[in-house]
Amino acid sequence: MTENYEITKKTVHKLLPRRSPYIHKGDCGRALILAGASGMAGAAVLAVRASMRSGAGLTYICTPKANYQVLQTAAPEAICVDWDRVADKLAGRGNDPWNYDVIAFGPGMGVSASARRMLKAILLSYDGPLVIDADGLNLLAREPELTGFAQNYSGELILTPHVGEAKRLLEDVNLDQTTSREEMAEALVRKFRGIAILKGAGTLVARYSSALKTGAVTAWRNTSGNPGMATGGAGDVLTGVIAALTAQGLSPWDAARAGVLIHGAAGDLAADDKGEYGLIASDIVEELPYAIDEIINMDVTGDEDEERKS
Ligand SMILES: NC(=O)C1=CN([C@@H]2O[C@H](COP(=O)(O)OP(=O)(O)OC[C@H]3O[C@@H](n4cnc5c(N)ncnc54)[C@H](O)[C@@H]3O)[C@@H](O)[C@H]2O)[C@@H](O)CC1
Ligand SMILES: Nc1ncnc2c1ncn2[C@@H]1O[C@H](COP(=O)(O)OP(=O)(O)O)[C@@H](O)[C@H]1O
Repeated sequence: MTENYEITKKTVHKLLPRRSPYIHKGDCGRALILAGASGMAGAAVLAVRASMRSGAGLTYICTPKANYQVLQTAAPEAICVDWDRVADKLAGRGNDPWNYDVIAFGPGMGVSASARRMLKAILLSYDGPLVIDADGLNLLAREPELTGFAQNYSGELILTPHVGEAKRLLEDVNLDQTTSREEMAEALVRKFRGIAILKGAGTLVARYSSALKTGAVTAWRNTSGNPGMATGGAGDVLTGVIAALTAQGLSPWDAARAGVLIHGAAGDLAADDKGEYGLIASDIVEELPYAIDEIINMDVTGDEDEERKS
């Protein structure tokens, strides 16, 4: 790891596109989220609501039919996509093209055979930005075949593990008690050749420094967030934020860095309001619009450029 930077509100102020008065929902991107199998409709709700609260023009949720009622009540603005139809399409039946600007796979998906089939087919047939979280990461960790497909994915891959998931993904790499988070993020980039977001206090966003995907790895450390975010579902929210920013046209790298900062900033607003103990993931979702608004409207005149850390 040769370069280290910090992700600040000012970084994100520069990255977020401003909206034209004439913009319409088609200009704000289409995000497909696959989430919420087997009793985990909540994970799907959190990811979907986070995507909508972060500005995606259209958010689609592929989830089992049993979850539709929950989804259409908790997130009526989202469009439910039939799980079986997606499975058919992935199996080559039906010929409508992938019509999404980004796909996010994993929150509460479980590791069933059908979840595995879906991930495999997406890795083989989609070529847009692909965010893999939670059970998507667990599937990669269990299945060398899927790891191989991920390593050769034709689009840009964004992996969002916490340290526990990262250790599972890196079982073949020599990690020990002295392995730092920076070294772990670097190992993820070298293994999967995509963008690695290693979550936790001071989330790291890392990728190869050069487009050739060789040599040095660059890592940016997030400066927002607080211990109140150590609560179930907070990661599902992050997946939705990154999907929405990518759908709106940020590059996966910019969406990853902006996404973690905005997610942490929303968590900080939630902690200001409720304190750290009682903060829940839904509170982070509700603060996303205020965090984004504050960052877009912040005054940066006369500020020094202080992103480079070392
Ligand atoms: N309402 C819902 O439907 C929710 C669904 N969720 C989904 O539930 C599924 C499984 O989540 P689990 O929490 O069971 O599995 P995890 O893989 O997140 O956690 C399993 C174990 O991994 C270890 N671990 C977790 N975070 C760690 C960290 N930061 N550092 C080191 N070790 C860590 C701990 O030993 C933990 O008990 C995921 O698909 C997730 O998206 C959760 O997000 C919670 C909310
Ligand atoms: N102490 C902390 N400081 C800052 N951010 C944190 C802290 N603990 C957790 N977070 C953030 O909250 C989210 C938790 O995600 P994750 O561990 O995947 O939870 P879940 O699987 O329940 O959704 C991550 O984005 C992480 O960076």
